[in-house]
Amino acid sequence: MTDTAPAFRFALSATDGAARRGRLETAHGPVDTPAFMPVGTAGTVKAMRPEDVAETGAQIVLGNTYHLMLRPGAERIARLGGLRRFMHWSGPILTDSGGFQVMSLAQLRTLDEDGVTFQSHIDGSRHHLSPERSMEIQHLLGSTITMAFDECTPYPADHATAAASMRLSMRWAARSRAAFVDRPGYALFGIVQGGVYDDLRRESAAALQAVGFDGYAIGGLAVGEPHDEMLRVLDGVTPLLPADRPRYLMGVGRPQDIIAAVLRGVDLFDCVMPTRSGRTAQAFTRRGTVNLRNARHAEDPHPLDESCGCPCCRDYSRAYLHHLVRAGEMLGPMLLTWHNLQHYQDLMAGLRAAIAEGRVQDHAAAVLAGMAGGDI
Ligand SMILES: NCc1cc(CSc2ccccc2)c2nc(N)[nH]c(=O)c2c1
Ligand SMILES: [Zn+2]
Repeated sequence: MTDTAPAFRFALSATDGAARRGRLETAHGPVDTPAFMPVGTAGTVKAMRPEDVAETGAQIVLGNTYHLMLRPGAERIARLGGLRRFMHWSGPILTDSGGFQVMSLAQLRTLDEDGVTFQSHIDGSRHHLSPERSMEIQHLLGSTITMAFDECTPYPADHATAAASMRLSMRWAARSRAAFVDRPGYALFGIVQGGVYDDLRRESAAALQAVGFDGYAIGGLAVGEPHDEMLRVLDGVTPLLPADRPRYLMGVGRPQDIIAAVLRGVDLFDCVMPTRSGRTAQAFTRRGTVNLRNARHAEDPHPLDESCGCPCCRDYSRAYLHHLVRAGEMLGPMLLTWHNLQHYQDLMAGLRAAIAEGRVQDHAAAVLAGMAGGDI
């Protein structure tokens, strides 16, 4: 039976300098770009129901091969109908390939040409991930967008170390492509590596295009390098990527990082900041970040952000949010997570509109000036 899903497509509708306004068409629905993708590591965007994630405007969420292979297991999720049905998310899902999480979370890990062998951080059980096994797991999850299996080169790394790491990832990218089960409306993205070295980034971008991918991610950034180093690498690598394919900057970032990367031609973003900050009483507002534990909010009857339409800002005062976080009540992280995700989606919607209207530079300057104003 041929899959009736539409082909995976990426179409640009406007550009403004290097910034692009576009739309992904996938087997599981569209994604308007530039887009922010909430992280749903273990099959849930923490503290949020999927319906509420969709209400913030998010069209795609992330899942994680590493976490889901350990618990509940990829084969079990497949038997239950795939990750989208398992977590009750009707839109597209992008899953990471697992190598990054192995190196940051697993114990006793060894890496060789075939892949990585590691012990679970949950129960110490032993596992092996290779490009082939990563593709199989992401297929079992029913991932809409699959990421190639790569090694995220640590920072700092000297040129020789970054070169060897990148070339391993390029061999793994070719094996990922060969093992990927292609279906209409599904996609496989390659991941550019090369550390902070322009020549290695150039070599990596060329190597991936020689294999051919549906989208190109920029990995190995936001790994501790200075902000200006990240921007310099972006300036060098983004123009080397095909203009007609989506560009995804992995693990980025703060609102100001996303704005800077959109202006340089990046289309997709993910970061744990809005969800993780929501659980630690930190809120993003148009006037900068706010710590709701601060006593100055104790009797403030105003909403977190007057210009935000989310349930947190619509129905609750700063004083109440302050009380919830001080009392350790579950509703605190729930409301602040919702607000932070709404803030990120509103940031992306504003950027999409500004690009479409040819005013993204002025819009970006105004947003950054507002954030620098300092919270009242
Ligand atoms: N901190 C940057 C970062 C983050 C992620 C994780 S992005 C993510 C997280 C959860 C779910 C889906 C994607 C990465 N993943 C891969 N495969 N390679 C990288 O170089 C890399 C760099
Ligand atoms: Zn809000």
